[in-house]
Amino acid sequence: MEVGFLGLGIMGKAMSMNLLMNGFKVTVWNRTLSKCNELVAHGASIGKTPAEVINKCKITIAMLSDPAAALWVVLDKDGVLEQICGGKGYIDMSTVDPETSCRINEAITSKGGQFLEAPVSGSKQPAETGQLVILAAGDKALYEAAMPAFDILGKKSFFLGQVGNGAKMKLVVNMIMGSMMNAFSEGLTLADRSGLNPRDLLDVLDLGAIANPMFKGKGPAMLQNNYSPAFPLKHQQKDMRLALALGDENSVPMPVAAASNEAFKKARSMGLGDMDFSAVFETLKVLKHSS
Ligand SMILES: NC(=O)C1=CN([C@@H]2O[C@H](COP(=O)(O)OP(=O)(O)OC[C@H]3O[C@@H](n4cnc5c(N)ncnc54)[C@H](OP(=O)(O)O)[C@@H]3O)[C@@H](O)[C@H]2O)C=CC1
Ligand SMILES: O=CCCC(=O)O
Repeated sequence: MEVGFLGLGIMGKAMSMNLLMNGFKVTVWNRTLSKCNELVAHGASIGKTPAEVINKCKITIAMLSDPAAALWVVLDKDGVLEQICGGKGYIDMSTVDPETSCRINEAITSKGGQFLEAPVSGSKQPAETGQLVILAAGDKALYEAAMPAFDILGKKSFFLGQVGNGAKMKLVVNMIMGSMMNAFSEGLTLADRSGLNPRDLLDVLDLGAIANPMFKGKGPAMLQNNYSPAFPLKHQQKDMRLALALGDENSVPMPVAAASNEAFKKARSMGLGDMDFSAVFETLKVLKHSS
């Protein structure tokens, strides 16, 4: 099967490489073109623009940073819209808000193309090992046509109905995850400041009712101040912001998520936006001990 792939950041590089290693013919494009080199060394072709990739491939996947990037790649000069037409499908796997996804859907379908949003749960390592959870919505026929690729990329795919539902599900999940990371950071800090060994806290948590892969995976690295990015903090803050907007629209009070968003904003203001989102832990270290 041949696919196009737009966006070779942390996720896009791992996902497109995984497709390539599993026998797919892949044509890649990235805004910073040099990031295509590693994929080309493994057999990928390059498209010089998003339009060129769409022209070549029946199905094209995008994995871009945020709503502005997702819209730019579709609507701008040499973008997806210039070549999309009947018989071609466009799958946006970026995390965006439902309104952005609906705008892209309208643009693609107005030219006769098929559109699917398919954001993912799971980070760099699940992307490398094909263990993502795919949250698709939109054109059901395109979902079925893309299943061979989804089977490589993910351990489970959900079809959630109309465009917007995939984006909403993803934002709800990441809103919970961002709030959990803040509670975890506060717990590690409280353990330390009150004279406990935070490593003991990790062991206790891992044996109880709130054990989870995130605490287990990130905790030891956090205690070593290691925030090598798997999920960049700036993207987690974007997701909190978009989830809070969804809460606004639906009159859902979310004081925990709002406080977590402030903590991620503070971390960004400290220059930690490109670090892993677990670097929000650092915002608590600047607090002085009370006498
Ligand atoms: N990392 C993770 O664990 C996960 C991330 N996600 C989501 O996936 C998406 C990608 O994340 P990730 O790979 O981590 O992000 P990165 O920051 O590593 O990569 C972002 C990608 O978007 C491109 N990009 C940014 N701005 C523009 C623009 N204006 N026009 C064209 N391309 C642009 C970048 O191009 P360039 O190289 O030129 O900068 C790069 O290819 C995000 O929506 C994120 O929220 C979802 C699940 C997990
Ligand atoms: O959007 C990023 C999600 C990261 C994860 O699910 O571990």
